[in-house]
Amino acid sequence: MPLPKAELHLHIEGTLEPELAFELAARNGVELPYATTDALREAYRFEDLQSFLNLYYELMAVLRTERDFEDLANAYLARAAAQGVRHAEIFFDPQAHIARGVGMGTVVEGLSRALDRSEENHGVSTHLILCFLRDESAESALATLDAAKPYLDRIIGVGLDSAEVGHPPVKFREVYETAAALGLRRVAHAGEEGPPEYITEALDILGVERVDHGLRCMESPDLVARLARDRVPLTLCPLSNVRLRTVDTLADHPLPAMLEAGLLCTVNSDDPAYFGGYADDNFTAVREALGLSEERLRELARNSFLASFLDDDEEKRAGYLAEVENYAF
Ligand SMILES: Nc1ncnc2[nH]cnc12
Ligand SMILES: [Zn+2]
Repeated sequence: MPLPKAELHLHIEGTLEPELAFELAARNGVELPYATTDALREAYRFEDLQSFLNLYYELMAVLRTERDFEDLANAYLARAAAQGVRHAEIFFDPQAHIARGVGMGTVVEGLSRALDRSEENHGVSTHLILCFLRDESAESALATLDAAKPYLDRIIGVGLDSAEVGHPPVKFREVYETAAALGLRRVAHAGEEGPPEYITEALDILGVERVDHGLRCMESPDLVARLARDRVPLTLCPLSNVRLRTVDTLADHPLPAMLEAGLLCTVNSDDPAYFGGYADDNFTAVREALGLSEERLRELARNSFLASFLDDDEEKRAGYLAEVENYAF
């Protein structure tokens, strides 16, 4: 049994495996520009974040109905459960679907069909986080939040993703203020490809409680000291960083230095269908490449539950934390 953990940085659209993409394409009469699943996998060689995003958005064309989103989420939850994930806070990108004529209701209702039965079917508790695409306008983000209003009982918070450089957090000040007023939790991708200043902005202007990636904080000792002092969780995604060339190799990943600096790090899978591994695959990869001790791995698992939005059920969090402490490697 793998180490119990929470997954806090997971784009549901990034769990679309080639086999399911072809199945959904056939079901929906969508033509994919790849002959086979192997030919599609061949395309998974990325130069940077943008080259990945191009394929990520292209493949979403196969997701059309509630059932598609339900099947996608169920496939992820089954894999996550097998990897020791006990709780998942799942991102989705509604603007990428709305732009294709697939409404907010289809996406949220479809995902909810799987999520509502996830504890019973997979033993995984879940939360849903709506992400705004930062390379779209602030007005589009506001309209998206407005479209989500009928579904806010299913959505715990908002996030910010897609192409980072040139789209600083400040662009989304108003939508984050509106989200906060609606009682939504706030996270944002920052410091993946963008500079450390974007992390500071996400904290100071958007009021985020967690930083997704946050890797480039290591370029600013003052920022590292602040993040460590304030126990701001960072949702790191090591295999993603290698595939998107944010780090050269896993052995160069700053995770050990980040832990040494007292940062509240978590390990997550980002877009596992594209980056070569789910949650425990990331744990295994960093253990092997970086020689992390069992106690460091336990710390990462503990951090994942501490950083989760399980404040609505402290009993559940305590149960998961006990599983981590009692885990025998
Ligand atoms: N790693 C990532 N960074 C930014 N946007 C994303 N959307 C899906 N994965 C992403
Ligand atoms: Zn991400």
